Amino acid sequence: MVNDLSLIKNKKALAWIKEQIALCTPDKVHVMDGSIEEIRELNELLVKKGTFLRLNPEKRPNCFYTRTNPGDTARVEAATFICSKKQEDAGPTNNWMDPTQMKKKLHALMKGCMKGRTMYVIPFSMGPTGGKISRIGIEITDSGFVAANMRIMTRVGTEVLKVLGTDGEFVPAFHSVISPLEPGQKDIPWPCDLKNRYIVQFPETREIISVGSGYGGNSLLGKKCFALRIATVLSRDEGRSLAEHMLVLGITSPEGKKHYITAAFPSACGKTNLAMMNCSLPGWKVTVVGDDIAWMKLNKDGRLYAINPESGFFGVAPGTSEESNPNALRTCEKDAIFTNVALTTDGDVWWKGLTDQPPANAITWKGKKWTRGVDDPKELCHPNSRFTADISNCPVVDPAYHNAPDGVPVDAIIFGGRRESVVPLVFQSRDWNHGVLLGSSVASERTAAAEGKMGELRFDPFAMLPFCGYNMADYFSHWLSFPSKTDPAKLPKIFHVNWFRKENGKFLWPGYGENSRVLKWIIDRIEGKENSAVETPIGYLPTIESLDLSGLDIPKEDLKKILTVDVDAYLSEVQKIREYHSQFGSHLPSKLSAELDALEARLKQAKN
Ligand SMILES: Nc1nc2c(ncn2[C@@H]2O[C@H](COP(=O)(O)OP(=O)(O)O)[C@@H](O)[C@H]2O)c(=O)[nH]1
Ligand SMILES: C=C(OP(=O)(O)O)C(=O)O
Ligand SMILES: [Mn+2]
Repeated sequence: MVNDLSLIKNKKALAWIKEQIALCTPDKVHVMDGSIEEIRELNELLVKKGTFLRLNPEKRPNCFYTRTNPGDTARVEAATFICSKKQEDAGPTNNWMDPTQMKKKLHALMKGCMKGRTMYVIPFSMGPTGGKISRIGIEITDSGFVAANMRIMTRVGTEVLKVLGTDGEFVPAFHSVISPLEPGQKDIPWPCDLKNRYIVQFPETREIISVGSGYGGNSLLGKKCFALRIATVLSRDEGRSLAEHMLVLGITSPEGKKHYITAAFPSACGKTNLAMMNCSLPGWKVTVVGDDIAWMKLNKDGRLYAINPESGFFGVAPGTSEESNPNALRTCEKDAIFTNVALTTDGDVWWKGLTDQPPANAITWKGKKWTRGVDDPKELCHPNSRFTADISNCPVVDPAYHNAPDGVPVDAIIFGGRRESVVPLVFQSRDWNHGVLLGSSVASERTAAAEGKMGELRFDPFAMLPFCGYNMADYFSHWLSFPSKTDPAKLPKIFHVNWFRKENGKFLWPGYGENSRVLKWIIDRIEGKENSAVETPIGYLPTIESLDLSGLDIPKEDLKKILTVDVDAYLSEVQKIREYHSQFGSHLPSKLSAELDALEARLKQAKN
């Protein structure tokens, strides 16, 4: 057994790693140092094994293409568990199992699971290595694909081990595809064990064990598992922190004034696009700090500051085009990994929406030859096909991503979902607590990012339904505690948006770069611009006049539809929210029920 454990000086880490080696019996152990040579060799190895295909270096230098097992393409929420000692602490929205029982079950699967494979030990930092808000994890995995992706998505290597020292804290994160190889057995490009997929968080001991799946959302454990599920628990305990499913963007006005905004939308509902959009409004510029996760903390000055704990984008490919998101396209021109998109005959990639027409010939994400005019375009790429790209390659990366390890001050927080009806384009909450009600009642039509029925409307509080590591109602309480921890006037203003109103199957709002008009209105509100809104029962809405619509061709009737509160529809929405909240029983904070009652009273009054 080759083994360079000498790199690991941390006592707890060494003991944990040795334990996993004894349990999983890998052929080799490789501790990642994060060097360029190391990742080059790993990519080559993955090419040799058939997991990666090197894309045409003239078109996409240092880029790789991979296809998952067709059954392993998205997060599996049914197999995602929060294993706290008490079920009550996981709450009614999480799958739960007793931690001891779960470990027994997992250990049975883990026994000998890395036979014939290399165990990669990946020391990683979420947030700038050594940063005050940053945290360290160590992922163990038998998937080279995961190791290569982690190298893009997080800060990996010896620097992290240095910061960890001999006694530092880390989150142990175990991953295996559970596909041991017998001597002489040939490996396959995408090993996984579909019947034994478990993505498990142990909030009390801050551990992660994920087995069976290789898909990024299930296997890149720094992301949803650590930076959200475990970090929500750490943030609650710390008291003045939040770990959120939010993008972080900077927006600069033509006069050069800059604001930072975070936004929480469920998976595949527009975070990556908003985070790096090209503003259609002349002179406005958006820069990206992060596109998926924000760690926020109250600073000594009383304001909330945000960092992006990641160092890459794991973005949804379909819909990404020169029109919709040129900056994402620039970001994945080199050093990127593409999963489950179509392969073109000249060794490049294609996905739905990249160009109006698919190429004449291609190979589908399932590896089948495809001809335009003969085969079904739906076969080309998976709706949850993804690119993994380095944030440093993004042309609009915000300087603060590199220079502000303690974060950027947040002026506004936006919630949103995919709602074809009822919910207006944008509105502002009355205050923080009303904003928490908005967060707690986010609902969205299901997307391909998780296995399940697409299009179905479900509640997804704070866009955190699959990502909250403890009782969701206790998480509401944590949010409600912030005005008592600082001067409430210093907290960000809270907004709700909906880019997805539809009529006759067509979007009423053009979205993408045009969303800059909504951001401009939000800034007007932050700055207290006069006559910028009307008060309605659900909060402050823009008037048609207060939205900058210069140069936008949109029918006035359509605008009216997306800027009007349908009181009856909202009254029935209130009933649904009440029913949804009722599952939390005595955990539901009374402040939140009071906010909902007040909303209902305002709606009823508007009706009379
Ligand atoms: N209609 C419409 N679609 C959008 C908008 N923003 C993003 N999308 C689409 O929604 C899907 C997911 O977007 P993405 O930004 O990757 O979502 P994320 O998973 O939340 O980061 C993609 O297919 C996008 O093209 C928008 O403003 N309007
Ligand atoms: C990585 C994911 O997130 P998102 O769609 O929010 O980018 C995912 O849901 O698997
Ligand atoms: Mn995204």
